[in-house]
Amino acid sequence: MKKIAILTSGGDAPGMNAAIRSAAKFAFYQGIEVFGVRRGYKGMVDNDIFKMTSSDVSGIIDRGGTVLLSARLPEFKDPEVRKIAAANLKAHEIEGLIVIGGDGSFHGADLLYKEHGIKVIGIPGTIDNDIIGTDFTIGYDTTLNIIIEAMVRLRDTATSHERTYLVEVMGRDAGDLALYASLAAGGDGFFIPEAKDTVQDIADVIKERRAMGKLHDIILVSEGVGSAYEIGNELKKIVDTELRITVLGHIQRGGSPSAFDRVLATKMGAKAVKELMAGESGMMICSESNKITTKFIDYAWNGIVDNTQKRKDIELAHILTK
Ligand SMILES: Nc1ncnc2c1ncn2[C@@H]1O[C@H](COP(=O)(O)OP(=O)(O)O)[C@@H](O)[C@H]1O
Ligand SMILES: O=P(O)(O)OC[C@H]1O[C@](O)(COP(=O)(O)O)[C@@H](O)[C@@H]1O
Ligand SMILES: [Mg+2]
Repeated sequence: MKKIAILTSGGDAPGMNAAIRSAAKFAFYQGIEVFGVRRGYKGMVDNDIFKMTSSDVSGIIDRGGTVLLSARLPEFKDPEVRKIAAANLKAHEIEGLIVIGGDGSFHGADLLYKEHGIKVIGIPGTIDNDIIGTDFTIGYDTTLNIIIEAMVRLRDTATSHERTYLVEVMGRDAGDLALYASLAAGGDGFFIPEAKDTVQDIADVIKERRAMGKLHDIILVSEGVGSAYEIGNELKKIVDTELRITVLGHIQRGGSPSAFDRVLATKMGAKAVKELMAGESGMMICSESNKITTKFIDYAWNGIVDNTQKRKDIELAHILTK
């Protein structure tokens, strides 16, 4: 393997730069040429591919976002578009591709491998932590910490004014951010896709808390269950509490990555290069029980979902909200 390329795709995630840096530096060390593809699959199609040097990855380990830029290109679902992208990569004589992104990006990578024989390795980079097969995705821990910090700030004003705050957090269809922020910062209730709490259930929790003399609440709403504004309107009809809504939005995706994400990204970046050097393809890098492992990339969406621990954590979080 003499030439490889790296791209970042889908929603950016803190720690993507640490993964790019590690993969590039490890490849340079092995005498491999490294190319950067700008804006994910869009840059592959537009032939926005450049040779990287060590200065491209210097001073980026602590930077959020992605220096390679990211994009969403729905047209990549079209085989003809993928054909153009594959031809551009081959014109540069690039033999291996590292795709840092989420489940959507992995679908694209899988198809590049199956249709065009491009050797691809996926690195899970998304704040959502929604990739089956890996305990953690790059960016999730940093975002969790951002949410926790926001909750701490909101609690000050919530207690001062004796209010209920509904805090809407990201996660597309996965409730991990809301659930574990609730566990980590003492949330008083949560709406997540994996648990079927109704507005009435949360209203009951608020009433129980008032009966116990607790005069404020911080309730997490995972975007996957709907808008905090709509839920707030329903809640107001059945419980007498002063309500405020906070949508954290893209603030959750920015900022310097946590130590955890930097270390995870650094280990995964180097492992991806090792896999390409070993001739592997169509694989994703995983973190399982503190070990860096690999799985077939389609495990990300076809794999066995083991929610045993999450169910226990939901049960515990319910107990602790009271
Ligand atoms: N089924 C698919 N086939 C081919 N490419 C896909 C597919 N799904 C997603 N992609 C590509 O991956 C990009 C990122 O996917 P998206 O789901 O938005 O983010 P993420 O990779 O973070 O989950 C899409 O914009 C598209 O270019
Ligand atoms: O950046 P956009 O286009 O507003 O998308 C928001 C979505 O991206 C995310 O932040 C990250 O999702 P992906 O990693 O799948 O791209 C989701 O939590 C959220 O639903
Ligand atoms: Mg995704």
